[in-house]
Amino acid sequence: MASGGWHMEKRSTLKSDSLADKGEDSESSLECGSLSIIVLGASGDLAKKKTFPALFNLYRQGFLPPSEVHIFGYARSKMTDDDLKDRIRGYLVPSKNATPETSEDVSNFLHLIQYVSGSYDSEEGFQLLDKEISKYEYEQNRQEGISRRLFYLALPPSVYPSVCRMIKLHCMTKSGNVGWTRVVVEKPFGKDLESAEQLSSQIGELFDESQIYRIDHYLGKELVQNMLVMRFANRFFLPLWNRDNIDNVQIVFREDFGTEGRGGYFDQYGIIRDIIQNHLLQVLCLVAMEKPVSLTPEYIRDEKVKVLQAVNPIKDEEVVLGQYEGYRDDPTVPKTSNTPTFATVVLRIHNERWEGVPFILKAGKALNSRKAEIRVQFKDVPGDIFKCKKQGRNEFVMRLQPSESIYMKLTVKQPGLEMSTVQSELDLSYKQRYQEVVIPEAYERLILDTIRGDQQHFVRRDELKAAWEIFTPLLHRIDKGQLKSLPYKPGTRGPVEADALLEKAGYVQTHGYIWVPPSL
Ligand SMILES: NC(=O)C1=CN([C@@H]2O[C@H](COP(=O)(O)OP(=O)(O)OC[C@H]3O[C@@H](n4cnc5c(N)ncnc54)[C@H](OP(=O)(O)O)[C@@H]3O)[C@@H](O)[C@H]2O)C=CC1
Ligand SMILES: O=C1O[C@H](COP(=O)(O)O)[C@@H](O)[C@H](O)[C@H]1O
Repeated sequence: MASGGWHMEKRSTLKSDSLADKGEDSESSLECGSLSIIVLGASGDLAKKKTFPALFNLYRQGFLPPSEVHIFGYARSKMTDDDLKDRIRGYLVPSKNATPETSEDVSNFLHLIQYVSGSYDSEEGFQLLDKEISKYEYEQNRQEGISRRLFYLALPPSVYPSVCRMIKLHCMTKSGNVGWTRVVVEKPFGKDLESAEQLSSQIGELFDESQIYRIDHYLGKELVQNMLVMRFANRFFLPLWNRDNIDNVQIVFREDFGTEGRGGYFDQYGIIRDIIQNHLLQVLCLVAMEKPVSLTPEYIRDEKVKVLQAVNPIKDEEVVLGQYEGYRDDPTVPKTSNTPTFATVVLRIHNERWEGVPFILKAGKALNSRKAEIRVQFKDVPGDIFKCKKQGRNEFVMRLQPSESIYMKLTVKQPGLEMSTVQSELDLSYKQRYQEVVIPEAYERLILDTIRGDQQHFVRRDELKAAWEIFTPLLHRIDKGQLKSLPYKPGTRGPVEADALLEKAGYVQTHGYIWVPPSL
């Protein structure tokens, strides 16, 4: 039995709490009838590794009842239904801790899937897709109900405008039907402010903001979602979370593998566009924003925008870029590429709460470990009678992955006869504390939100614009070669200059103490 018998109840409704809280039920109270989920780019990597497995797990948990749901794969590749099913079958595995799948689960799920082939800009393809969806809806809705159409664009952004145009022209929920049409778009949303705004305008001319779900899968991670709860539901943190007490904040993403066959794609973007401008900046918003009026998605997103708008222009001396040795061996990467595979960037938020507190965003590929975490380091204790300073500062750490955990590093009395102090921690390790809980994959949670119509964990257009405003000048300087990527050896911490920047920004490393995740 897990300690204290902790477990999580299965959610039994498609209506989210935040919507229920708002009393918003125009669409979600009518949640019956057919639900068509259309995965565009069904032949691709994301669809195979993330989208279909997430749908499978939602299906297993009862969120996609076979009596209501049909899944369409759409792409240019000539394939049969069975070809698509063979392609994704091996990826249909349950989330960690969930009951093992049976071959019956898999085959029942695959039974819901149908493949339609067509191009991304041809009327015929989308007319055929619409015909297939309508056929299914007609069969489903012979009695009564609504038609819900969810289009998931697992595609390169270059084809978003034409695909959205085709959906709008041919595939919307029919006006005679009650229901909705929603579109999920993947990052990258543009390459800089101008291209992102252009993309937003093109899509915005076709769909209302309430129909567009810009997915950032970091917002679906369990501990990222816990950030607002930690901050705003705990008296401990409320008075401490500010410039008077916090010295610096680090938000770190590390991978222990390189670009692995995605070099051609990656080289056009680099680590800042791939990870920092979106995933880490979204996390920063949750760490730094003010308390929203309520959990209503618009209130939360309003606060996120305010923080982004308060970020100062980035200074070159507060940036370190790196590129791992061997990156250019990928034949799809130009031999002269300056694209960073590592970056440390210090952001400064010009407001009453955060003036003077550096937010250090660090991301790198081919490093010595894989992990993502938020590390909030507090200032030294004034009047240090125990000489705590020698041992290290208080830190509040949220380990997003792997091995989700939250811990607080603090100074305690060394047990024993002497009055000496030692660094220790208060530790909430999820594996140990919530042994029977299935932590959902980010994509599962976010796809469920799109079905429920909850945009809380999706990026709004003005948020996206504010995020690009922060990084575009720096990115343009890098693109012009004005900032160079320093070489680093794969399997290391990245360029040593990054640690020097960290120290300059005020981070004090604790020596002689390493947090070890507790074992069961
Ligand atoms: N893969 C991943 O882990 C992640 C991906 N993403 C994002 O998700 C989206 C999809 O990613 P991913 O699946 O890796 O991409 P893929 O390169 O695998 O492309 C998906 C599908 O799109 C079609 N396609 C590919 N290139 C083009 C092109 N130039 N013009 C038209 N169609 C094309 C292909 O289908 P066909 O030829 O059959 O039509 C392909 O199977 C991208 O926006 C990506 O940035 C985001 C996070 C992680
Ligand atoms: O968006 C992306 O994220 C993955 C890392 O995701 P994670 O959930 O495993 O942390 C990264 O590998 C990829 O380059 C990037 O495009």
